[in-house]
Amino acid sequence: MVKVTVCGAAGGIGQPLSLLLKQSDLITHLSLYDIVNTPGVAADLSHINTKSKVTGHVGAAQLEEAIKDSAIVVIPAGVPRKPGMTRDDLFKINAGIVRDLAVAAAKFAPKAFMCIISNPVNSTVPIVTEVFKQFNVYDPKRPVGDKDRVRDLQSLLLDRIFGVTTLDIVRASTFVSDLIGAEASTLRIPVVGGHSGVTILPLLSQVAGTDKLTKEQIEQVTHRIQFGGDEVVKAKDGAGSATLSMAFAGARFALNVLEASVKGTSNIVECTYVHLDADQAGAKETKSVVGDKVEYFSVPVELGPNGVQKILPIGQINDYEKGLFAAAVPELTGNISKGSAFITEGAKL
Ligand SMILES: NC(=O)C1=CN([C@@H]2O[C@H](COP(=O)(O)OP(=O)(O)OC[C@H]3O[C@@H](n4cnc5c(N)ncnc54)[C@H](O)[C@@H]3O)[C@@H](O)[C@H]2O)C=CC1
Ligand SMILES: O=C([O-])CC(=O)C(=O)O
Repeated sequence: MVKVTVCGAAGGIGQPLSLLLKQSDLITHLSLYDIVNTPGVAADLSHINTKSKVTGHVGAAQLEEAIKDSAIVVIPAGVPRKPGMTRDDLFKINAGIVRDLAVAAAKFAPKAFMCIISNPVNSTVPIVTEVFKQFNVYDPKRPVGDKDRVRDLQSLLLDRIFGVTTLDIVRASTFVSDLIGAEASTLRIPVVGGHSGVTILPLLSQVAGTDKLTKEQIEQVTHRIQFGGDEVVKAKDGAGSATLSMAFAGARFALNVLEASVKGTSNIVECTYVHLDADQAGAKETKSVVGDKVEYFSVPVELGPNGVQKILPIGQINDYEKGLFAAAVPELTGNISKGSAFITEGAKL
């Protein structure tokens, strides 16, 4: 059985994301959780003649049943931005929502891969991590990819909690392909760092063809990738933020996690916002650039049966990108501490 739970499934992202997941043969049970409207969304999706069974669960009393024994929990629950707001402005409401969903996952789906979409991702991922640590939910019977490596309990807890930054990568390939005349769907651009404004770090110097671009073009497209979310918030004019492109990106990420874990397909690499596990060479290399205080960062990750198989090096960056990194670190470290402190200094769970 491969059960996938979408929390926030009746929302702007949740509905199209669930539709895209319903198309996958890798999923046998698609469980839709929200505080409203999931019976209707589930009834609708359940008429589609693909493999998975669909169930709808509404309200906290049905959360256990919704989440129990899931292989993956995808969380696009919470409020989106309106014009003039930053992602950090969403913390007040979304931090508590994500905490409660993480508590349920820690209790009822302790082996699940957690894909966190709710903003501010820079802070919500540390929230989920701290909740999991408090519940000490590592299952020692779960196999460890590399048996020769001695890894501490904490690392094992962290290698299945992912901040979904795939939309930044999707945007980067769309925007840059227009400029260099490449095929967008196959153009892979590493985007590292966090998921808000200046913390979003596209590594354009690593992409063939970008050497033809002028300094101004690089600066403009970098800015557009960093603030692509604002473009949608402005265009929607009070009616929310990116939902359809996020559903596309979220489905791509969740299905890649399944492809690597359920099917065992190797060499799947995605940039995703994870804990920089001290045991991983790629994490050490990243920390050597951004400093030890940065505990979470979006990095290229090779996915495997246990989630993060390997953190890959971020690779060479040029002087312009070094400047972007320096500008990202203060905001990112602030967002990370705020998320972690919400649990470590918050009320007992
Ligand atoms: N990581 C990323 O790249 C992106 C993240 N986002 C974020 O995703 C989140 C959702 O955005 P939208 O779908 O547009 O918002 P939305 O308002 O359309 O949907 C959110 C859903 O969450 C539900 N919800 C609220 N409290 C809940 C709870 N305690 N448990 C379960 N469900 C709950 C709501 O009922 C609603 O159906 C926002 O925080 C947004 O900022 C949006 C775009 C991209
Ligand atoms: O901009 C927002 O608030 C939603 C988001 O994270 C994005 O579109 O990248």
